[in-house]
Amino acid sequence: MAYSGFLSHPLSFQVSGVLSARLPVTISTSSDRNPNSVMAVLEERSSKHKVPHVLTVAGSDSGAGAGIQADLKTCAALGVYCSTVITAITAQNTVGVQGVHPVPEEFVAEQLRSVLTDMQVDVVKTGMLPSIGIVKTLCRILKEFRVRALVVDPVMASTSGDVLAGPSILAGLWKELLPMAVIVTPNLKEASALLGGVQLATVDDMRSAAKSIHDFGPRYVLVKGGDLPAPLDAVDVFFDGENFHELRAARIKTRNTHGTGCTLASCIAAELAKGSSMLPAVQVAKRYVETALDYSKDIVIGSGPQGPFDHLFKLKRNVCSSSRRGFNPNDLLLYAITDSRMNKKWGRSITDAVKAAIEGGATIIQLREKEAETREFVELAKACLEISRSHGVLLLINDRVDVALASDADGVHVGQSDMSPRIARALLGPEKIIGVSCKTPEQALQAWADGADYIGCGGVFPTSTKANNLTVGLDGLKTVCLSSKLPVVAIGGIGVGNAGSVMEIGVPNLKGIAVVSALFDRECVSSETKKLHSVLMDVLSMPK
Ligand SMILES: Cc1ncc(COP(=O)(O)OP(=O)(O)O)c(N)n1
Ligand SMILES: Cc1ncsc1CCOP(=O)(O)O
Ligand SMILES: [Mg+2]
Repeated sequence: MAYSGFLSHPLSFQVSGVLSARLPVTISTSSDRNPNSVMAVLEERSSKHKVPHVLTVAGSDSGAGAGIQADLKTCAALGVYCSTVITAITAQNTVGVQGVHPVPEEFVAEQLRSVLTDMQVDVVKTGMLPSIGIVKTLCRILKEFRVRALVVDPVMASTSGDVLAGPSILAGLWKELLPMAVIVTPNLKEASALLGGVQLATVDDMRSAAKSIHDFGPRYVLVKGGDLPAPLDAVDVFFDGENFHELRAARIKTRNTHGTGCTLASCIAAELAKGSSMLPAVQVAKRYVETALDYSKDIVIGSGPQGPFDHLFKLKRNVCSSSRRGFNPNDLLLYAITDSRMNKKWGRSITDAVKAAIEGGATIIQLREKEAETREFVELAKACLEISRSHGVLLLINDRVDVALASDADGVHVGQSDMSPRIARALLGPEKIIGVSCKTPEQALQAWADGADYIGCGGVFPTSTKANNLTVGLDGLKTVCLSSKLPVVAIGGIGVGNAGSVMEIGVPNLKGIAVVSALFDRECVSSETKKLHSVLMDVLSMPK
C-alpha cells in the first residue's frame, strides 16, 4: 500500500523552504480520479483541516522525562500531532538508566512503514538510535518516503551520563543521517563525539564545532552550551552555513532537567511542522524549554538527582488535591455571589466576606468583582481559593475565564454576552465547572450543547444589584427548569422572605438559590447566611 511522496498542503512551501536544496519535495499530481483510490482519499483529506504532524523516532523512557514520552508531551503542548517509532526500550528513572533493550531493526522498519504509508508526516525528529543497523534502516526508509524535514538530535548519553548509543553509530550519522537533516542539535558532549573527541570549552569552540558539523551536510546546526562552566548564561550557538547566532537564556537552578534535549528538538520539529522557518522555530523552542524548567523547578518526581519537568504546565495544580473535589448539583443549594461595593460599604474585605459566608453555610461561592483590575482579581481569587478549599467549598469566577485559569479556580460563570461556554470549556478543560445564565429554553438547550454544568436562571424577582436585567418570574424559572436536564440555580431578588416560594415551584432540577445583596449588603454576613440556610433546610425537610 506504499505511495511515494507526500501530498502538497498549505505548509509545504514554507517547510520545503526550510529544507532548501538538500531534500527536494515531491508533490504528487495524481491523474487517478477513482474516488476510492488512496490518492483520491488523501486529496480529499488534504482539503480538510490538516493537522501538523511530527513523527518521532526515538527510545522509550520508562520514567517518562525524556525520549518518546518527552516528544509526545512537547508536541501535545504545542498543538501538533505526534506519531512514534520506538527504537529502544529503556528502563530508567531519576537516578539513571538501569537497562536498554534495542528494538530489532526489522521492527523499527515495520513501525516506520506503518506510519509513513498512512499518515501525512510533516517533520521527522530522531532521538536515540541505538545501533548502526537502526541508523541505516531509518535512512533507507526516509529516502523511500522522501520526508519533508528531518530534525536530528544526536543522542549519545542520558542526562545521568549513561550511554544510550555507542560510537559505532557515528559513521551512520556522518555519512547518511546528517546529510539528510535540516538541523542537528548536539550538546557539547555530542558535538565533541561527532567531531572525534575534540575538547569544547568556550563559545568560540562551539562556533568552530558548529561549522565543522555543518560540513557533514545538515542545513543548520545548533550546538547547545548548557554544559559550559556555571557562571555563564546558557548559550547555544546556531549556524546557518553563513552566519552565527548566539542564543542566550538565564540558567534555571533546578534538578528537573531530564529530557531538555529531546524536548528542545521536538519543539523545533513541532514549530517547523506548523510552518515556521528555522531561526524562529529554534527561538520558540528555547523559550518553551526555559519556561517549562522555570515553572517546574520545585516539583518533586522521583528521588534521584535528575527529575523530569512539566511539559504541560498542569502538574502543580494537583499538588493539594486532597482539598479538591468534583461538582455535585447539590452544591448549588446556597450560592453566595460577592459584590465588592457592598462589602466595601460594610467595611470588610472580600476574603473576610467569603469566609463568613462559608461559615454561615454557603455551599458554593462566586467572585463577581466587576471593578477589579486583572492582577488584583487573580490575587484575590487565589486568596479566596485557599479559604474555600480549606472548607471543601467550590469557588467560581464571574465572567473572567482568564482569571479562572490564572488562579486555577474551580470554574467560571458566564452570561449570554460573555465568552461562549464552548470556548470557555476548550480553554478550561473538562474538569472545571461552567455555569451559564439562561432566561429561555433555547438558551438552556444551547448551554447544555456547549458543555455547561449548570444553569443560573433569573432575575426571578426585580433586583437593584444588576441593572437592566429582565425579570422572568417564577413561571419563567419553571419553564427553563422543565426544558433542561441541567441543574438550575435561581437568581435575582431572592432572600429570606421569598427563598421558600422559589424552592417550592416543584421541579426536581431546581437545586438552589443564588444571592448577592441578601448576604453581602448586610451588616453580618455569617448570620444572614445562617438564616437563609435554615430556610432552605426547612424546605428540604418538607414532605414532597
Ligand atoms: C449563578 C449565577 N447566575 C446568573 C448570573 C448572571 O450572570 P450574567 O448574566 O453574566 O451577569 P453578570 O453576573 O455577569 O452581571 C450569575 N452571575 N451567577
Ligand atoms: C447577577 C444577577 N443576574 C441576574 S439577577 C442578578 C443579581 C442578583 O443579585 P441579588 O441577589 O442582590 O438580587
Ligand atoms: Mg457575566
